[in-house]
Amino acid sequence: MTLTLADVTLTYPDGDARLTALDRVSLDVPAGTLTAVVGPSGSGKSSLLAIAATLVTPDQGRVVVAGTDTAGLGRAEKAALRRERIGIVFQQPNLLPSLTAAEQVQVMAHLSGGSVRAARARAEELLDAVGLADRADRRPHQLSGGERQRINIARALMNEPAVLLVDEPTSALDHERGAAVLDLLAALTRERSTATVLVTHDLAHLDRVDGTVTMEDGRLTAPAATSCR
Ligand SMILES: Nc1ncnc2c1ncn2[C@@H]1O[C@H](COP(=O)(O)OP(=O)(O)OP(=O)(O)O)[C@@H](O)[C@H]1O
Repeated sequence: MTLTLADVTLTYPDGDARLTALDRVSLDVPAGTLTAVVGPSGSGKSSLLAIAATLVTPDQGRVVVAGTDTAGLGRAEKAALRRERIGIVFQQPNLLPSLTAAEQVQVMAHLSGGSVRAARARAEELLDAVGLADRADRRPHQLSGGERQRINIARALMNEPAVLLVDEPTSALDHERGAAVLDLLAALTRERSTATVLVTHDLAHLDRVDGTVTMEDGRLTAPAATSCR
């Protein structure tokens, strides 16, 4: 398994007590598969993504990313694991207004110290993969919402992550564009063998995913193996 959460419990301080955001959650996501996490607001979906991204440490349980058990890692080691093995697609693309589409994607490689030429070639390849080769020189305000989300996805793939974590990618898109983004995520997951987790409120396009799990009050109520195909 490329991403494994085993018996993960996460609590937050809540006055004098603790609020249980994740309650013994287990999830296995193999390479090359896309799992959707659905569930009502406040059920723990974002907490699950934050745990998988190693941004938050569980109270109990194990998180294994691309063969690395994160329990023993310090802050710097977790940051390196995130940089090298985990791609995160946030709900809002957060693109830098002054950079072109190609530069938005390239900048990820500069952060990890790769060569400029290799970064440029890979950014071109990824813009092509997300269907935006002809938009490489445009700045964010010259792109549609769906195109900005595609750049967001290309950027998350820049460092060839083993695990791709995607938060509500279709929330700002109409039905058709939402379907296209889901198609793209499903295709990239297979082509690039990522273990992809998608958090979504949008139940419309789930025929594209390999499995759907439902969060309810911090618990997973359906097994990851539930196939929609
Ligand atoms: N930093 C925090 N401190 C305290 N409680 C938190 C914190 N983050 C989330 N919570 C609580 O944990 C529970 C799970 O929240 P989470 O954001 O994971 O849910 P969600 O399913 O992603 O919700 P939404 O769909 O509205 O984004 C909620 O009750 C929320 O209020």
